[in-house]
Amino acid sequence: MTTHDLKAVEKPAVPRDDVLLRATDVTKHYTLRPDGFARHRRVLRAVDGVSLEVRAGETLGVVGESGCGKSTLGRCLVRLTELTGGRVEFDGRDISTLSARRLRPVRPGMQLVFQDPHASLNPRRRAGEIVAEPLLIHRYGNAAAVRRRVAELFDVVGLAAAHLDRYPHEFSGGQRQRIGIARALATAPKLIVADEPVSALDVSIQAQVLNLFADLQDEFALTYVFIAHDLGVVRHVSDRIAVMYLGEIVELAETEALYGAPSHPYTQALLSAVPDLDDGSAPTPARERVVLTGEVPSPADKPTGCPFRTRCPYARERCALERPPLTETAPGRWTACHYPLAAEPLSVLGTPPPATTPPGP
Ligand SMILES: Nc1ncnc2c1ncn2[C@@H]1O[C@H](COP(=O)(O)OP(=O)(O)OP(=O)(O)O)[C@@H](O)[C@H]1O
Repeated sequence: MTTHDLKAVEKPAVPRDDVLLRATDVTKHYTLRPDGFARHRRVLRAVDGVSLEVRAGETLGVVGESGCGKSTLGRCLVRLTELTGGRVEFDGRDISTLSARRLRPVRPGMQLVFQDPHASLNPRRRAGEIVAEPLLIHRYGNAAAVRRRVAELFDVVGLAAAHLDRYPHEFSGGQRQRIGIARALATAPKLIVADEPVSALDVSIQAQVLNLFADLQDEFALTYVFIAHDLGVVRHVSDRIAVMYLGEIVELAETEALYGAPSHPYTQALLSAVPDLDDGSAPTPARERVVLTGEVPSPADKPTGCPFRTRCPYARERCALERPPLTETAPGRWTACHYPLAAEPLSVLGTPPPATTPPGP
């Protein structure tokens, strides 16, 4: 895929305090059973104190290497996973402690689109039945109303109504992801968490699906949390980007600011691995290339202090001693680093990073 294939997306400015989703100090820890290597139970810190806000109508990209906790965070945000600690507010309501019964009426408003449409669609169900399922669960209406709504959703995602009775294996990968998107849209959600929604697709059709996401956002005023390891994809679709490392957000900034001048050494290293795009877009300013060496440490055995310090070319003594808080190092830019690469700190995070209004059109 080249970004020639991707449509430019213009978005209106949204009010500063129109926050749809707020995560405060969210943690998800797994207790591992003792094994041959460890005789005691160990705690795996998949998500380790994440705070962020997502404004209504924006796309927040979440990037990081495999295993850094992106999917687990995504599932925590829509409460498909129970949190170990912290709080998630959706549409002004704390959903982290709601009982299953009280969560039920909230669920239609937030949906997840999965990475692998092949694995996430029941192979024994027809496409129309798959898309109808959430409508039946949430008692959308009688059979005729459900049929009408499913046909409408097929149309919205660019699938032919003639294919309603086909099984998932009879569709291409891109079409299967369209079924997954139609299923997510069925209950008219405000928020969609998309977990690597194009990674399993052929490069040639990734752009089509990304363009569909953009069109749907315009049409239905959707808010996205868009998880991806591919920085090229995330750059194109995101208003702001959160960079994760070992279960923590290490940098959060508006997309172009982040790409133009990364503030955290981990972001700098991730961007160093991405070739500059030859697509006519503004070139990335010259930056120091930093090569990431070594493996990501296990989230069951996190380094003391800064989680990135064992791979950071700039690490000093303090980095092993103190965990750096997520700090506003420039307006709208939050960095968890004792020695950020950009501006001086403005304030220390006590509350989640505020959503800053993007420049108007
Ligand atoms: N149910 C579970 N039990 C134990 N550990 C888990 C469980 N689910 C996830 N993990 C661990 O939590 C960490 C974060 O996993 P997660 O899938 O969220 O990362 P990710 O960034 O989405 O990676 P990927 O891009 O490979 O999906 C990993 O070390 C993973 O092995």
